[in-house]
Amino acid sequence: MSLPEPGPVLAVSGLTKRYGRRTVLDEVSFTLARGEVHGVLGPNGSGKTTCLHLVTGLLAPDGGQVLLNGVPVQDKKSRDFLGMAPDDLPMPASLTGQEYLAFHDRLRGRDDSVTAADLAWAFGLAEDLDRQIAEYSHGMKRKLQVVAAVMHFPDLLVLDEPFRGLDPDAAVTLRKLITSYAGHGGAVLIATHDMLRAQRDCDRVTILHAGAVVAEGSPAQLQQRYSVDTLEEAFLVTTGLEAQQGERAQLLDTMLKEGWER
Ligand SMILES: Nc1ncnc2c1ncn2[C@@H]1O[C@H](COP(=O)(O)OP(=O)(O)OP(=O)(O)O)[C@@H](O)[C@H]1O
Repeated sequence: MSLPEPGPVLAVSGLTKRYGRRTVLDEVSFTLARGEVHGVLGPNGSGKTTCLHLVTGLLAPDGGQVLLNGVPVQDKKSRDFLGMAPDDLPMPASLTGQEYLAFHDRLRGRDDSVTAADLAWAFGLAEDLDRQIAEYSHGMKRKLQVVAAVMHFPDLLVLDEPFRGLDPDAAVTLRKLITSYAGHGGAVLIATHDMLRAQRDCDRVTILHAGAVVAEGSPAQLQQRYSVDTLEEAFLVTTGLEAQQGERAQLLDTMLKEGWER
């Protein structure tokens, strides 16, 4: 990890993205401090992945700004501070796991092969590094992406649905990695649908709905603000989905009952 910089590791302000006339991210702002695990939550299509792709410079915004340690994400220097494990970007199938990690080293102009080997071992992937990615299962690809994102100890680690497809053993390892990464001064931004994990592991969350921030705070603050017992309930209230739940359950029940009686 590089020398600590003053100020937030990540500062997102007024971030806006449009596709044609459709605004899919609307004036989103939040900051991430050193040592913080920050969750980006929201229903399907609410803009989580778009937000993460803008934060990491994979997408260019139509408005707003992303600063990493004060450096605009468009500036190549910001790459030194950043590691990302995307949700479903394609991976080069013909490379072996080892070659994939070496490729990241080359892009970064570094040699983090020893750390990468240790991380691969921690995720139970060490034996598979000589195999082609084409032969990897979904979970193995995920583990490899996480190793590639973390091996240079970036100040900001960005993870898009990192637990999806991981077996329980790898999920425990990843959870430990996230909490201890932040515990040692890194910042972790994580998009997830897993409310239980977010409640347990995130210091703060930003909840998106239709591209806009509808709530921000620690899970405990949100529970208190909306007088509910869990982050999941706060999520349903702030996104307006709570009201629809009853209607949907009723509709499904009626439909299934009629279906069986046919
Ligand atoms: N390339 C694109 N062209 C047009 N619209 C897009 C494009 N990429 C994303 N969108 C739209 O942007 C919105 C936000 O998508 P995004 O993938 O960020 O949502 P998400 O919150 O990550 O969803 P999910 O939980 O399903 O992964 C969606 O309405 C989606 O249809």
